[in-house]
Amino acid sequence: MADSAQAQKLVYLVTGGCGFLGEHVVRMLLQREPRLGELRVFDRHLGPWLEELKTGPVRVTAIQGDVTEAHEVAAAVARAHVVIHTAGLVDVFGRASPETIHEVNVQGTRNVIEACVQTGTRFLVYTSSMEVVGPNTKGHPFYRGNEDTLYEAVHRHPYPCSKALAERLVLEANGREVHGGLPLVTCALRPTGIYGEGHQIMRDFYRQGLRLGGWLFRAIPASVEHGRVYVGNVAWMHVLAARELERRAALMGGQVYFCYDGSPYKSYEDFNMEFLGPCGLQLVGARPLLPYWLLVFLAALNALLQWLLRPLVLYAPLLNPYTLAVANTTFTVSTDKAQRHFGYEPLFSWEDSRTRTILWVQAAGSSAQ
Ligand SMILES: NC(=O)C1=CN([C@@H]2O[C@H](COP(=O)(O)OP(=O)(O)OC[C@H]3O[C@@H](n4cnc5c(N)ncnc54)[C@H](O)[C@@H]3O)[C@@H](O)[C@H]2O)C=CC1
Ligand SMILES: CC(C)[C@@H](O)CC[C@@H](C)[C@H]1CC[C@H]2[C@@H]3[C@H](O)CC4=CC(=O)CC[C@]4(C)[C@H]3CC[C@]12C
Repeated sequence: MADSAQAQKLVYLVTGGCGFLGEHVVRMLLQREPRLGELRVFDRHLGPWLEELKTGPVRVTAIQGDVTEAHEVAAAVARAHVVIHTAGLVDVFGRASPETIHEVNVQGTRNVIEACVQTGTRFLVYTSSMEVVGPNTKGHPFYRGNEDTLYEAVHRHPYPCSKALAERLVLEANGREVHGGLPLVTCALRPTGIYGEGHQIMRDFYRQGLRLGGWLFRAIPASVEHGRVYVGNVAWMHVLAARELERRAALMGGQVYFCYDGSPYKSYEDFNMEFLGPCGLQLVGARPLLPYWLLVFLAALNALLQWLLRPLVLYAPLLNPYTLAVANTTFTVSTDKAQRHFGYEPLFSWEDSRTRTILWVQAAGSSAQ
């Protein structure tokens, strides 16, 4: 089977292929997957940049669709060799309802799994998240942990709850018989906070700093470490996992892998300043300028305002009770499981990742002027 897959040109499907991570996965596949014959890009919102990809040797098929619609997913999955499922509602700011987050992240994932089973697609790589593990509702730190670290993964927020349930569905589906009688092979990749070209939150921080005359004000202690990983390395891990899942099905099937690279361990704000500093911003304060209780109050006030204003306008600031709690809880990973299981090594060094991100922020910022 593997030999025939090597000889033939394969069909890949990337759901969420027009998102921040998805676009990098699409471009990485076109650059570094020699077995690719057709690349299907499935997304609710198709990017205009897809058109430029249609001039190459690989057939690029843009499919506008919704993962919550089972028939649309089944049509996109049919005859695909592997599915990379990145589509999801990444909302911790209260923009979408809990029901919608669940519908997209959980039911959408169910639809992808069932489409693989019904149409005979055997390989599924799921983009999970560090948030499946933590930070938990008790604020327990996860310090340089790995896939085997014992940690009480308890969540209340709709986003981590939906990612945890979706990941469980994917891992439980490993081994199910697909149409044609062979087993489905699945794995889940857990990125920490992804950064890089296209990261909208980074752009929002930059624009906030520009509005404040070049200043950003520290809200989180520098001692709180937050794991971050460059989007290009996350994309590369997806491409490699999708390739190796067939050859190493017995080892990789049903497994989870944290996404990691050489990005330094820093607080979320200090890490952002690695890119925003060279773009002219300064982070004010060696320690948080406001006491934590005041930040908690302001976060709660933002949540109340969001609720009151919802009938009139969407008010979704960066600071809310959930984002404050997450930002204030150490969560870093240190692992080599992906390296041991499928030979993953980061493709981009920290220096290269940093340079690429700075150039993007500068370009994004100039477009904001
Ligand atoms: N951004 C981050 O720091 C992290 C993201 N992740 C995961 O990575 C994946 C991609 O996240 P991002 O690229 O950051 O988000 P994004 O919002 O930029 O991309 C998600 C893509 O999915 C598409 N999508 C959403 N709902 C859909 C639906 N119903 N049907 C079809 N397409 C739909 C969106 O249009 C978008 O293009 C998500 O599954 C997320 O949970 C995991 C860890 C960290
Ligand atoms: C306003 C300040 C308190 C500021 O520091 C808040 C930062 C906050 C917006 C981010 C801090 C940690 C981020 C999350 C983390 O990287 C883990 C994530 C994983 C995902 O799967 C999706 C994104 C996110 C939840 C990410 C979102 C932004 C933060 C909460």
